[in-house]
Amino acid sequence: MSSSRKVVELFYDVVSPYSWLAFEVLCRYRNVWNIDLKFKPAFLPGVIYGSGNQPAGMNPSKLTYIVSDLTLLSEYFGVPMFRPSDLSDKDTLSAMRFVTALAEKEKEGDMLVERVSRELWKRKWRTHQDITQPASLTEAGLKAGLSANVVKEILSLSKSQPIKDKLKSVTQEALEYKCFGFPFIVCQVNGKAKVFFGSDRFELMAYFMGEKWMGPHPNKPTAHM
Ligand SMILES: N[C@@H](CCC(=O)N[C@@H](CS)C(=O)NCC(=O)O)C(=O)O
Repeated sequence: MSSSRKVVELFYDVVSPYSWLAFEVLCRYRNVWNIDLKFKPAFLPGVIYGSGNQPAGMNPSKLTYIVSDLTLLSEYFGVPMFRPSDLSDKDTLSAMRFVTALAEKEKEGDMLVERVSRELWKRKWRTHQDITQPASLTEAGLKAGLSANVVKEILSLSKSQPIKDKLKSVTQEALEYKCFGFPFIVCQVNGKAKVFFGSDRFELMAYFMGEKWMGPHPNKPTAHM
């Protein structure tokens, strides 16, 4: 393991199952690669349309591929997920504002963003529960270990203009890196930056950082999964 300072930023939206895979793998490698892992909650439609891209699911052949790809990847990475029967429910705006509000409140070591994002992914991609309504976000927050008072405060903050603007500005930040989809990962090592798209670039990312890719489970599978 090298001792250089490595900052890894993960731009994601909980609508994106590939982002969930990247998120869990980066959490597992955080101490192995000794990276300063920064979560960047953003809004996928903002980067898709803002970059002139199109949602991959709009192409029927791509959609068939994605469904089969995710089934195998979920097994490979040890992140159980199942395709929701209704893929049209893609509105994660309130959920991502909620996570953005948490990110603004978070103090170092809190892991609030990490825990709540995981709960939202679980609801969307494992148990197929709603993530659009305040009651659903409350449930996710409580399950992630937030107190009822904190959840209430975060919910109200998430509707404020500064938080709406913050989500927009992080999405814009991704677009400035020429992002066109998620997960989008920015690695910085000793002042050199490189961007990666996808949860399938870890080997290359490790090479760039002078680290080793040891497969999806560098330690044993994590208890919270
Ligand atoms: N090959 C990538 C695919 C990632 C992917 O398809 N991400 C979707 C969101 S879940 C996306 O942003 N797609 C835009 C595109 O493919 O242009 C991976 O394995 O992670």
